[in-house]
Amino acid sequence: MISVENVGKAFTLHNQGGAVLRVMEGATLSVAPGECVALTGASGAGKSTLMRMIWGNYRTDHGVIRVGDTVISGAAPRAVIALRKGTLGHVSQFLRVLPRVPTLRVVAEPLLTLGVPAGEAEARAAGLLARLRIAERLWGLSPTTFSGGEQQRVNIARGFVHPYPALLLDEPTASLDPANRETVMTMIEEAKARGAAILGIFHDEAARARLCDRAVDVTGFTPQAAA
Ligand SMILES: Nc1ncnc2c1ncn2[C@@H]1O[C@H](COP(=O)(O)OP(=O)(O)OP(=O)(O)O)[C@@H](O)[C@H]1O
Repeated sequence: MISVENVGKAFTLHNQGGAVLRVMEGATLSVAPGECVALTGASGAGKSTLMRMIWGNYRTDHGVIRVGDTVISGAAPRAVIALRKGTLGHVSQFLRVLPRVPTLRVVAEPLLTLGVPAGEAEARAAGLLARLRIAERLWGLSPTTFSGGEQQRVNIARGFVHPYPALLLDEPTASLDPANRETVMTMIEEAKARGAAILGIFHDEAARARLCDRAVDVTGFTPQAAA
């Protein structure tokens, strides 16, 4: 479902004399439906960079990244938007939303974009918010002022509101209390059981051991290690 073949990436630092930083070479991995794969490796090894290339925010210099039938490396913005609409979900570490949009709408929005009627979309969003223990009095407010853990749970609800066949998770259990951490792990297990292909960064080792079928250490793709 997700495949990365021989991908390389360098950053050109235009504000630092055009210095070129080669950060990835020969990155290769695949995630099958129903599988959860962890990206591991030391800080700075390139985990986030690889996730951003799969999400389509960073360009790949060479190699091929596919999600389902879409070749995301080199894809036009329109194709990236289409992929994100129904196929590829993403739970980033930090919630980014427009100000003043109520939480219920923030979570329902991916379904509205897919054409799900507003009542049904909001009912599904409400179910997830309740499951993730976001107090109902907060649903009509923008999440911009919520606590870190509340924002993370809104982000998770938004990433799970549609049954995306592929999911990218960036530290989904990072700032959660034990009860919510357990809920999120169960949601990830349910996503696997319905056949989602999941690629994640999990610094929470117990969560990684429970959820992930295997790990890919990106240190193997850093140019120094490959040399
Ligand atoms: N936008 C950017 N411009 C320049 N260099 C970047 C950019 N993004 C990442 N890098 C560099 O790429 C390398 C890999 O960074 P990345 O954030 O992918 O690592 P990571 O494994 O996710 O680290 P961490 O676990 O600390 O989040 C680092 O050396 C970083 O400085």
